[in-house]
Amino acid sequence: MPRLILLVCLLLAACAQQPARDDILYRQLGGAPGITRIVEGMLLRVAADQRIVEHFQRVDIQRVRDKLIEKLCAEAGGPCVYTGDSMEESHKGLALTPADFNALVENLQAAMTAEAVPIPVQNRLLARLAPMRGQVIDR
Ligand code: HEM
Repeated sequence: MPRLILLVCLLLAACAQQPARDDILYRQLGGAPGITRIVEGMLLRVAADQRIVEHFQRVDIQRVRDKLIEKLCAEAGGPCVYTGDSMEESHKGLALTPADFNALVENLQAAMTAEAVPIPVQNRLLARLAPMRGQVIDR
């Protein structure tokens, strides 16, 4: 019996980590063209955001753009495979704070608003990103 309970727990944990199985959110975000515009809009806002722009000064911004599009597409249930580094690996050494995280989210929200993405849809994407917070910031 304890073995069965362990198995059920392991299965539940595995399911919790699976990406979305439907592509509703992906389509609500405008598919690949919509997500591309959202990521580019977010990065343009980051470039003008004195709170966090410093982190992005010496990075390959084209790569970050491409990998972010893949990541958001995959998290939203789109037909993309994320080929970038893990969240831990890509943010290691950046010493990101909760305030940095909030600033990036604000820029993402502004980019989505500019693309006329309804607030409930915005919140659905943010909810998919929230579990990565602990992998990205240095606590
Ligand atoms: C859930 C939130 C976040 C997600 C999903 C995310 C996603 C990504 C992805 C996909 C990459 C590219 C990985 C690769 O090159 O293979 C990346 C890199 C990067 N991210 Fe994030 N990120 C998040 C939060 C943040 C925050 C809050 C900041 C700073 C304010 C940040 C700053 C950076 C920087 C500077 C890089 C480039 C690192 C390098 O190339 O050395 N990220 N991120």
